[in-house]
Amino acid sequence: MMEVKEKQFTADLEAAMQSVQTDQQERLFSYTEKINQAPLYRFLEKAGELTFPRTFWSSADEDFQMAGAGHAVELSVEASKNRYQQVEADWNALLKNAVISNPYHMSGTGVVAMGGFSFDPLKPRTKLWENFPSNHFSVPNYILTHTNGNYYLTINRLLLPREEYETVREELQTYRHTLLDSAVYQDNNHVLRVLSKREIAPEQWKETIKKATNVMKNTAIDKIVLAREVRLRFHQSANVPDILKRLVDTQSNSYVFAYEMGEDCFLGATPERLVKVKGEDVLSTCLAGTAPRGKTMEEDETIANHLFEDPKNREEHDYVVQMIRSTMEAYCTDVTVPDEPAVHQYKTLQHLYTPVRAKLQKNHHIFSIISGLHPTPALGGTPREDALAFIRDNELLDRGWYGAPIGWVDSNKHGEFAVALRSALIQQDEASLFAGCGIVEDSIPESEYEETKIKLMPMLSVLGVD
Ligand SMILES: C=C(O[C@H]1C=CC=C(C(=O)O)[C@@H]1O)C(=O)O
Ligand SMILES: [Mg+2]
Repeated sequence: MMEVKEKQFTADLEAAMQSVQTDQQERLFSYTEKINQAPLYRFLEKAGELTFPRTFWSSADEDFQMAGAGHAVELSVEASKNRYQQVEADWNALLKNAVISNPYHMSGTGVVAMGGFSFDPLKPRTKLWENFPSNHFSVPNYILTHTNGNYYLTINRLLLPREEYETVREELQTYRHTLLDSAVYQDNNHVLRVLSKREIAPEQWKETIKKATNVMKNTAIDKIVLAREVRLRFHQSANVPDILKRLVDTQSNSYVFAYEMGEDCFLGATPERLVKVKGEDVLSTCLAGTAPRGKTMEEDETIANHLFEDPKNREEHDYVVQMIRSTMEAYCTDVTVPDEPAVHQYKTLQHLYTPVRAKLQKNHHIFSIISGLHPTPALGGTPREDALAFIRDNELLDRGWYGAPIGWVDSNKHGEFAVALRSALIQQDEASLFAGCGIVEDSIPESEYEETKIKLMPMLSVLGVD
């Protein structure tokens, strides 16, 4: 730390510790400094060596990345339908009592909580997701933020009464030094050898699709999203920073995220934004309706035109637009939605895409919007409760955090959540991958199966499957 900055840090820390001693009440201390360029993946690798749980976020469309190490504070509430409101209440209480030293107010600096929710708090949890409760947020001890070409380090530490100032100062300085190791990150070329790849009950999945289309023919249900799992086993433990780097390098227009709990790491590269809030500006996105990429530019364009015109994909997409529009109207003003979707291209596929912009009403927060939006018909179905009941009763999979909101909020009133798609639960030398499809009345099981295969491709390829 440069000398002037170090003086500022020690003065702020000492003042915060004194207030904790005086009140005899624990308090979160948060200190942000601007630093020289620091390698994010190296930071994550070092964090792993120190056995800090790691978090990672890379934006789909902005120059913005955050790497987190450790859990200075954890927020987790009971599994219930109003879990969003309770997390929001805990988050507000935490901020109210925090001592924050952050002159920059840049997104993702200061007190930042990263975390997520499970897809369905009412579905019984299986052993697969035992490390991931219905919701979990953490304020990392150390956050390296890269935004618009600048780097920031935030240190968060819960200060307890009776702690020694010197001990705390030394602890923070030592970890800071170790994590900001300036060595260049080497993708260790740990090319993973895949020992086995097991598709979990693909034929039964297709049968469930048939059942869903029959139910839709005979009831008021219009759309049900059904997902499936693929399980891999490697010759050695997967290396999280390597996987994240490969996802960032190969998956443009996608949010790359990771959240580590115990020995497990949930990570992915998802194209789907759920909601972004910056001050009063709100942006949500409808993404549903899928086609592959073409091998030539002409073929690509023909496929895009066909996707744009295709009634089945347009129907899948329109349910999402209607629902997101009406939910945004409940929490926002000035809701604007284009009349027609665009086609957005990703590495292995194309999606129908409609952005929804709005202004946040004063009494609402990002968590209120999440509670209204999740799950959109891109992951649940229409009508929501009936589709969810069908999924709960018929889908073989425990979705865990797949298909659910994952993201961050900060003390500057910024935040963004994506829908955790194109993701994998890494469990040392094993991994589960997930993919699903929007099923409507005229869905064909075999085509939906093919659609999951292209959705699984990016994650399979970074994990060493051709
Ligand atoms: C459920 C997934 O994708 C959703 C998001 C975009 C397009 C979709 C589709 O066309 O079916 C799905 O609704 C997934 O990738 O696992
Ligand atoms: Mg689809």
